[in-house]
Amino acid sequence: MSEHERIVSADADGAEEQRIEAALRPRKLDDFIGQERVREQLSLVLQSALRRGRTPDHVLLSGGPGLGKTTLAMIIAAELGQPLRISSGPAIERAGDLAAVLSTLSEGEVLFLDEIHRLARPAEEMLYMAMEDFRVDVVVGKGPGATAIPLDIAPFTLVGATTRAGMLPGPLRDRFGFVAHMDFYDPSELEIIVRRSARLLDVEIGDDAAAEIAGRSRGTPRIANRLLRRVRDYAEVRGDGTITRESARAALALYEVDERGLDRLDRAVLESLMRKFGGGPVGLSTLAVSVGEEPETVEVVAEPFLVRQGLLARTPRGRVATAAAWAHLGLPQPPTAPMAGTLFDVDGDAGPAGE
Ligand SMILES: Nc1ncnc2c1ncn2[C@@H]1O[C@H](COP(=O)(O)OP(=O)(O)OP(=O)(O)O)[C@@H](O)[C@H]1O
Repeated sequence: MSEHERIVSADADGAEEQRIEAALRPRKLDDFIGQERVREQLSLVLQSALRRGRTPDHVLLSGGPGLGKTTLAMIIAAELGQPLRISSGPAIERAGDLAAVLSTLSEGEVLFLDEIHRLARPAEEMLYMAMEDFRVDVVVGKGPGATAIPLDIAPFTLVGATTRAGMLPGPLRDRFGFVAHMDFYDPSELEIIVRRSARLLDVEIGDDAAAEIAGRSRGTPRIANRLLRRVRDYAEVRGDGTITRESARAALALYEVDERGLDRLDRAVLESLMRKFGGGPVGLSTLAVSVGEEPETVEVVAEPFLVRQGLLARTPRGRVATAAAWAHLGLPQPPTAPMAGTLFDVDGDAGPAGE
């Protein structure tokens, strides 16, 4: 199963979703919900830069997909009253590609580089100098006759985004004056986001219905907005278009997203772990076979959220269902649960302990 087929995937699901997301993006820092600390710190950085009439420090935004990094980059440009250029690590294949972008930036422009951890090495090295001295070395010619011509570029602000802060080389990380870590959102914050999005989509929604959607959104605004759209469809087709708690519940049951935001795959993994292996420990491959999935799908797609929710533990001896998992699925936890799956742990590939 591809991550993109899942309604609870945090990744953007194609061009149509991106178009709708664009319409739902807050445009000012004051309209950006949650991430209180990041917002306050960023506000100071931007205001002080505006006062001094200088470009602010380069900004690094780190955090999982769908938490608002692109939105924040757009807000930074808007608050500075500057244009925004958008590119990404994978789109810049050679240093020359980056030089072409950098040399055409206007003074003060904001450059957003998404997935900056995937920048090719030569481009990354060019970026060091550009960030520090607003200069690049453009190499002209090939072989022994090649010469590097230094080129001044206009002072700009780099906003880098990464879902993998740990993969960023130290020298690159150090060149960002401001590093913001974006966390998962609280249900109360997601509820405000759902209500705001409903307003923009011109749908009526009760507060309890907004809370119902927020609670199942896995801490991620992108998922909240997606669930809202599916619930809206349901309310339009099966009701009078108003989203009530009942219609939200019925729609989300239809899409197999449960009260905690688990989908069919998440539940299948937990159920198998408990029903077939007595709660574990059981090896990843054995568990994957039992739900008819590849081990990688179970490990990458289902497990991180289950671990984050405290429903599944990765131990050196295998995967284990926690007491919370037994309670969530409403199954009685056998007294010997933690050890019960040992017999089945034949492939011995417990995988990493922890996330
Ligand atoms: N704090 C927020 N308040 C309101 N809406 C938000 C917030 N954060 C994100 N969103 C909404 O969630 C959607 C996804 O946000 P965005 O594209 O900024 O995420 P991202 O972190 O850049 O994701 P990716 O890593 O996949 O690029 C957008 O439609 C945006 O409107």
